Amino acid sequence: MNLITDLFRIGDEQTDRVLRRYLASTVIAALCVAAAVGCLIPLADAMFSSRSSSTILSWAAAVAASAAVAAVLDWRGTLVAQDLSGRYIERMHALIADRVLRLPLGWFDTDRSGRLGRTVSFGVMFAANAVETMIRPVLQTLVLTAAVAGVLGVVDWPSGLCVLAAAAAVLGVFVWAHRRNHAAETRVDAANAEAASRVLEFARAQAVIRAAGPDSLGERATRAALADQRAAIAAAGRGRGATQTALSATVAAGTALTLIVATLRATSGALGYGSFVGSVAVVVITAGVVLRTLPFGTGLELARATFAQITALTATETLAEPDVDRRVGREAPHVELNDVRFSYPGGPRVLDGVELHVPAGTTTAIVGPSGSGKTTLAHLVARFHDVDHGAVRIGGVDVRDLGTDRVLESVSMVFQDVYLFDDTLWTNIAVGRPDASAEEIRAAGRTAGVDRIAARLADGYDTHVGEAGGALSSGERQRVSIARALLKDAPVVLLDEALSALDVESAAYVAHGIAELGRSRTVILIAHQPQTVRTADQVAFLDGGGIAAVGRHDELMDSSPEYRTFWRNRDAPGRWLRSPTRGIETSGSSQHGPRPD
Ligand SMILES: Nc1ncnc2c1ncn2[C@@H]1O[C@H](COP(=O)(O)OP(=O)(O)OP(=O)(O)O)[C@@H](O)[C@H]1O
Repeated sequence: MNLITDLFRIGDEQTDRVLRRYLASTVIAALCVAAAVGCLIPLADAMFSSRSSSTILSWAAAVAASAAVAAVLDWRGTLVAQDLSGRYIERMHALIADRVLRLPLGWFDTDRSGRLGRTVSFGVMFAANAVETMIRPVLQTLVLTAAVAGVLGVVDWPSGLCVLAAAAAVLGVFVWAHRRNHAAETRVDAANAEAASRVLEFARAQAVIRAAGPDSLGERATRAALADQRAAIAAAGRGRGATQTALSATVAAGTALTLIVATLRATSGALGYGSFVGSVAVVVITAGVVLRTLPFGTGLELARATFAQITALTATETLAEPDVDRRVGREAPHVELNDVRFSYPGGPRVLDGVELHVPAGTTTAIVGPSGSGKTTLAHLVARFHDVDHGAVRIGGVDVRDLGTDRVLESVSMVFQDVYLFDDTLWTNIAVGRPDASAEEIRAAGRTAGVDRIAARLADGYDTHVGEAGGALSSGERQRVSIARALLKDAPVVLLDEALSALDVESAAYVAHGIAELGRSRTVILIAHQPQTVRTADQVAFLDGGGIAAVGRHDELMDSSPEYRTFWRNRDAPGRWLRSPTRGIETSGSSQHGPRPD
């Protein structure tokens, strides 16, 4: 009954008390059932040996009374179980939420977030329901079997011994079945997770998938994941079927053995006919109960898997938070990375000795090949992770001494994967600073061009943006995210600029918003566009795990062959031409279109 240990581990004091009472009443109810079943033996004995009708009636009354008490306890147990299920759901959600709020932001990749979603929704409900739907029948079956073995042992010890031996054999097969099925169930879990991610991706990437035509890579990957899920479920089903058959056969063999022994004892005169008939009834009833309970074994394992996931989550290391409260202040601070080394768990070193000084109130563009670690560097400034070596400092204070909350307070982030809540445009800007006035929200919206989006929509700022902002274009989502950052007004801004992917209007507003954010703030900008790079106070060229060159764009174009080659290779198709004196120039008219007023 490891599940009960799990329940005690996650429960609080009050829940533990209710659980103890519930288990005690479940055992008493099971003993009452056992008494009702056990009384069948003396009842049958009294009837066969023609005892007085009052003796027969008193045994019949004992059977009825025990059954009645069991029924009442059972009914009360159902109510308590429902209460307990509710408590465990609340408790598990609280444990998960508490941990999620303290996990490093870098922990939340798509896969982990997907698993977490399934644990919180399906897993928690299933595990909590197990208290009522599984623990009770399993516990009652165990108690009933033990009690029946005891009663039969008193009536006829060889028959009692047979019941004990059968119970031990069933338990043995049960343990074997669990071990045998465990790997298959783990595979089903992994296949379910993969299929869920693929289907989600399939739904989100419909435009790309349809454009790619039938049998595209996206479609094939989804089909393969679903096929793998079907295969895993079928294999696990076959395994369960085999072990279930083995378990049922063991119960049948144990029942048959007990009945044969009881029959031999009756024919030899060691067991009276009345007791024999009663014993047969008791054994057959108990075997039926055991057979009905066997399928719960798989359910108990699934419930335990959820507890294991919660335990693993609560054991996940969080970032150490400081005891002393230190703040950055409202003035734009300087940001430094000193000899920073960093690798993702189990991965190669991404940053290896990064030295960077971003002066207060200036904009530094981080430029580098794909995968060179630009996003990672920005994430380290926001303390998504802690560095393996060296230090990241904001305003001269190590981000580890500031603590995650203070760091996030002093940093605004505008990354490409903008997340919008399924709420109104207005609320999505307001989350930047919940105490902002309506005028401040309106002003931020105006600067980032969200007012133009609102003007196009039927409900204006009150329009719902859909799940994850799905009702808006990616450019519009970025504009909302910039309005959010403008409203938050944090002294440090981390930006991932991706203008090339935006429509003309959004690109203009995003560029304008970026310029506004750069006013009197310290900005670290992951830059992809030459025109943005040229406006930065300094450019840091990240390559080979370190800062290969720092300076203004034009200087670097002259002094750093690597930097020059980087831009040449990147813009090889001829979108950008290098003028002999000015470095990179656009080959045609500005792709930014109208500049917002
Ligand atoms: N969460 C993660 N877990 C493991 N490895 C990661 C994770 N995020 C990034 N990486 C790896 O770290 C390296 C740097 O990635 P990063 O996203 O920081 O580069 P980047 O320069 O921003 O790339 P891009 O310009 O393509 O966005 C890559 O090799 C990437 O695969």
